[in-house]
Amino acid sequence: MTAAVVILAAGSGSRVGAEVNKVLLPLDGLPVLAHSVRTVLTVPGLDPVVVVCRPGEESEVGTALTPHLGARDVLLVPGGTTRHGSEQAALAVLTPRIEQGEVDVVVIHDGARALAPAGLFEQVVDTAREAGGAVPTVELAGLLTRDPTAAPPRGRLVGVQTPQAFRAAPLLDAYRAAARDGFDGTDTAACLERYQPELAIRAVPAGPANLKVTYPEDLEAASRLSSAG
Ligand SMILES: C[C@](O)(CO)[C@H](O)COP(=O)(O)O
Repeated sequence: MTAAVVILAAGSGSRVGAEVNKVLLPLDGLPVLAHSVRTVLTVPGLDPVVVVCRPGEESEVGTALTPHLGARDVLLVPGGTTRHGSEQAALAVLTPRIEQGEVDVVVIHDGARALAPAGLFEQVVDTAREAGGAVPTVELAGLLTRDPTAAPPRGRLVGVQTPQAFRAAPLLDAYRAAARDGFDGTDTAACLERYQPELAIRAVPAGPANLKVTYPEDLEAASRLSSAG
């Protein structure tokens, strides 16, 4: 059995302020997206790799990734209008492999988190096989609140990242239920928490180095972090 990986690269990238999709911007000489794909391809047992791109960008994304694939292949899938819609598009492609028992875990990753290390992919897959689901988390230095008088105690909040991994069968069931309801979650864990509440989802400690390229300055920060690591 293998763990399938879905890399989401269909976002609008409006906050990075570039003309092109932010995952195609260069980071240390390679497209942002190529970093994650290269990392995933080094981890044994991760197959297939699905890259969800903006409809119409298949050829651009394919061209950006081809030099990094070696003998491997990735499945390019046109995404939806939301993150959840893009996840649904990837799951539609993976469904036969899940139903035939070839794929037992699905990992969902942000294409814009270029620096997620290979070890984090291994950890979330192992944890999902053991417990049901796994989500990387990072401690938050400050407090997050809408109302300062109602701030929760320090130390109780964590930031959530990707790669997130889940057993494939409950993931599929959750997304089928979400489709029936028209639910559109912010991340994969939100959908599982709603439709598979009995599934144990464990936090896997990660770090601030696993940043998501969202704003222009994040490219510089990512470059500094990658040369430091
Ligand atoms: C899932 C996520 O990475 C958690 O931090 C984040 O919400 C993704 O945000 P995006 O704007 O959908 O890329």
